[in-house]
Amino acid sequence: MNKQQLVSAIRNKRSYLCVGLDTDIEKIPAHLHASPNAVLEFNKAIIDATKDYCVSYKINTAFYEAMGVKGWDIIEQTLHYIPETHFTIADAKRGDIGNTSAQYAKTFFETFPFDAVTVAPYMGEDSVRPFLEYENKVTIVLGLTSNKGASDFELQPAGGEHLYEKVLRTVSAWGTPHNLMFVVGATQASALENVRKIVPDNFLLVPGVGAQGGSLQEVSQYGLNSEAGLLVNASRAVIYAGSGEDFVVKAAEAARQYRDEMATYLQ
Ligand SMILES: O=c1ccn([C@@H]2O[C@H](COP(=O)(O)O)[C@@H](O)[C@H]2O)c(=O)[nH]1
Repeated sequence: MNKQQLVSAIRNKRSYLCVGLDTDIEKIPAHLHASPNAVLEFNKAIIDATKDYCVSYKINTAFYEAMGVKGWDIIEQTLHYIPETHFTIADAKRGDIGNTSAQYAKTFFETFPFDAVTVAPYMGEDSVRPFLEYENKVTIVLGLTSNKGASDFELQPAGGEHLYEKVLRTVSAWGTPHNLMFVVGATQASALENVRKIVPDNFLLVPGVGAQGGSLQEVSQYGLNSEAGLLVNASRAVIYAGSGEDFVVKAAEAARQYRDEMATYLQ
C-alpha cells in the first residue's frame, strides 16, 4: 500500500489508528501458551479483532529479534497475515553507512515486504538515501521521539533551532511527502504546531498515546492536515487491553474506542 491508498483508507474508515504489534511472550494470555507458536497465534487474533478499526499495523522488530530465528519467522508470517488493505510498518529504527543501509532497505522492503520502515537520521543523508530510492515505499525518519531522552539531543539547540527542527527541515528536502514520513511522539504534542509549520504535508507517525500517556485529542488538534496526515500508534493499550480469555474482545473494544474518537476529529 502506498501513501495515497493510505489516505483513502483513512477517509473510508474514519480512522488513523495504527496498532502496534509489540508482542511479548511474557505478556500474552496464559491459555495461549499451549499453542506451539503462541506469539503468532496472538498476533493473528489481535489482527482479526482490530482490522476493522485501524488502517495500519506496526511490527516493532525488537520484540521478535529477541526471539532469534523463530522471531524472524513470526515477523514474516504476521506480515503475510495482515490484510493488503492495511499499511504495514517495520519499526526497526535502522540507518548506517550507505552500502549497509542498502541491505537494511532490502531486508524491510524486499525480503520482508513492508510498506514502510523507521530510520534513525543520526548518520546523515547517505544513511537515509538507500531507503528513499525504493518506489512506492515509505521511509519514516525519527524526528521528535516520545521518550524522556528526547531532551538529550533532539531538543538541544543546533544553529538557532532545536536539533529535531533541523532534522525535519533537512531530511524533508531529501524526499517528498509521498515517500517520507516523520516520527513525532504523542508526549510532545505541544511541539506539533511547530512541527506542522516545518513539514505541513508529510505524514507523522505518532506513538505515545495509551501506555505513555499522550493525548489523542491534542495530537489531533495540532497534527491533522487536509489529508489527515497522522498515523497514531497504540501498542500496549490495545494488544494488552485484556489479559485473559477475553483478550480479543478487549483489544477490539480498545481499538474501536480510538477509532470512534478519531472519527470525531475527522469531521
Ligand atoms: O518516539 C518513539 C518512537 C517509537 N516508539 C515505539 O512505538 C511503540 C509505542 O508503544 P506503546 O505500548 O503504545 O507505548 C513502541 O513500539 C515503541 O518502541 C515510541 O514509543 N516512541
